[in-house]
Amino acid sequence: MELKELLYKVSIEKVVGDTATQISAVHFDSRKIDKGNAFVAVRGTVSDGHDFIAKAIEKGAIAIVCEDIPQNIKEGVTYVEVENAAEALAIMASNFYGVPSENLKLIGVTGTNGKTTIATLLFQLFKKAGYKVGLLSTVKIMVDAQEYKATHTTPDPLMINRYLKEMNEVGVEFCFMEVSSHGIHQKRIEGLVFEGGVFTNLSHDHLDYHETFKEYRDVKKSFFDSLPSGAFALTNKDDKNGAFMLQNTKAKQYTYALKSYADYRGQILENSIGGLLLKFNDNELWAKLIGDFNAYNLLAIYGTAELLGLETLEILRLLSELESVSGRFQYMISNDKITAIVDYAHTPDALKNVLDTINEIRTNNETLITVVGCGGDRDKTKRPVMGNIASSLSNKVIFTSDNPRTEKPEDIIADIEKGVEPQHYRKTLSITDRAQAIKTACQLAMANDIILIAGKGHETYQEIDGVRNDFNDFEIVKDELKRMGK
Ligand SMILES: CC(=O)N[C@H]1[C@@H](OP(=O)(O)OP(=O)(O)OC[C@H]2O[C@@H](n3ccc(=O)[nH]c3=O)[C@H](O)[C@@H]2O)O[C@H](CO)[C@@H](O)[C@@H]1O[C@H](C)C(=O)N[C@@H](C)C(=O)N[C@H](CCC(=O)O)C(=O)O
Ligand SMILES: Nc1ncnc2c1ncn2[C@@H]1O[C@H](COP(=O)(O)OP(=O)(O)OP(=O)(O)O)[C@@H](O)[C@H]1O
Ligand SMILES: N[C@H](CCC[C@H](N)C(=O)O)C(=O)O
Ligand SMILES: [Mg+2]
Repeated sequence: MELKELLYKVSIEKVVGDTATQISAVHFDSRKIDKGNAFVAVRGTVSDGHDFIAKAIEKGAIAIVCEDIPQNIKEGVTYVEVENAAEALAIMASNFYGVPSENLKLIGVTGTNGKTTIATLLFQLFKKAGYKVGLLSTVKIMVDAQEYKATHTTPDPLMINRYLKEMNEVGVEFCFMEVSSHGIHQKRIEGLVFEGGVFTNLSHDHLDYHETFKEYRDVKKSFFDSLPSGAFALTNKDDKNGAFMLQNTKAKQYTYALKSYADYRGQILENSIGGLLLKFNDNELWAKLIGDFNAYNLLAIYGTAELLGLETLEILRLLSELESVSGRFQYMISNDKITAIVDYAHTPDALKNVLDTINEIRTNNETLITVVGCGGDRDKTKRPVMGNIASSLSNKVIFTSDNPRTEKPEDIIADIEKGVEPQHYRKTLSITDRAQAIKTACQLAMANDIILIAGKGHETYQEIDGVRNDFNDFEIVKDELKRMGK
């Protein structure tokens, strides 16, 4: 593709050289550059892509897209100065793959919690309805039946557009994607043509990355600001930031709510370990998913499916068939009727939700044993808050490691313990080794008790000191209960 075609819609400040040159591929990592490629120099959080321009040229780059053209110009290389290189990269990625988001209906789901659940269940629902569907999620990437490993919640723009292109090739009609705040902030979704946007909720998260809650909120809002007028924007009216998200959007606005009047109104009639009995607008339905928060997720799915043109009765029928998403309130019941739940709750809000839900639906005097930790090299302020929530809402708590990454596990656990109030001290113990912590929970559990293992959900590894070892909460608890004959 010619460089000038690749740059269509990119806001350009200066060009040195010829834009009629043929470009064979686009990269933002100099290490991936090959002959005839374009290199986009992005300023990152660790290093600056501009420092790798010379390296990229050495490896064969014939076009450089950057925010500052270097002093030393190399003969035969075209330099393009742009206002924002990350934004240029995303637009170029879309152009390179032929604007694939235009050839399907792309729906973005954003908010602190519920993105994976909603996107994955929409994928399942549309698949059951007979469509070819795509999914870009934290857990996995699906191009119709073909599964790929996910590295990010919202991948980089080259990856997004490559998968969308592949979706085009196999005739995918709908694609549901998670839109993370990092993804929006780093312009990974720039240039994508969305058919709709869905907002879940907003709470404390990622304040290591975004400096203030306000900035985090405004980043999320900017996704809705950028939706085109033909798209729809569906928001949660019960969340205090729900209305704010749509303040400046050009898209058609719709709301869903359990507590107030909305376009898509829901009511929880029954909430038990067996599932949810719900009323959506005027129709009742049973769902296999558990907990208030899933009532919100199901309602958002219902609204989205209606906005995308599915028949109401068909949606209701398919909603009742949906199964829980891996690592999202995934549970098993042992021979002794011990319920073990694995959940990805890794934020204070999600942890509180899960514990409230379990406390709501438990019937007898069972003991609730929670196993939880917090990730290293991530938001530290959430640690004591999560320690407080876990210890006040469970009967016993085992604090342990999540993914310590480069931090010392004991230091992370000490931060968590700081949030425990004195009257709860006797309930808690700390075991650094996560497998050992889970096994201890199994030892402590008696018939009918409930074990919650929070924070890692679907993850199949544990990252310690940069090394990812195989690790699966669900497998460990299942095997251990079986081994103990419980
Ligand atoms: C903090 C963060 O978000 N970092 C992302 C960012 O990398 P960065 O800014 O740190 O990059 P950098 O290392 O500073 O490098 C700057 C530039 O120099 C280039 N470079 C670097 C070295 C070299 O030799 N040559 C070269 O060209 C790099 O390719 C890059 O373009 O841009 C990269 C490319 O898109 C991402 O892969 C990377 O994600 C890292 C791995 C990450 O862990 N991100 C997490 C926090 C994240 O994005 N999470 C959200 C979900 C959060 C949630 O909701 O739970 C997600 O969407 O997954
Ligand atoms: N609508 C919701 N409101 C609050 N909590 C929720 C909601 N849906 C799910 N949760 C809780 O949050 C956890 C994460 O859910 P999910 O993976 O769907 O969210 P996410 O937005 O994709 O998160 P991430 O940003 O980590 O990918 C779940 O395990 C559950 O405990
Ligand atoms: N998307 C989240 C995942 C956190 C999951 C938790 N298990 C951890 O490792 O901290 C993040 O990158 O912050
Ligand atoms: Mg997710």
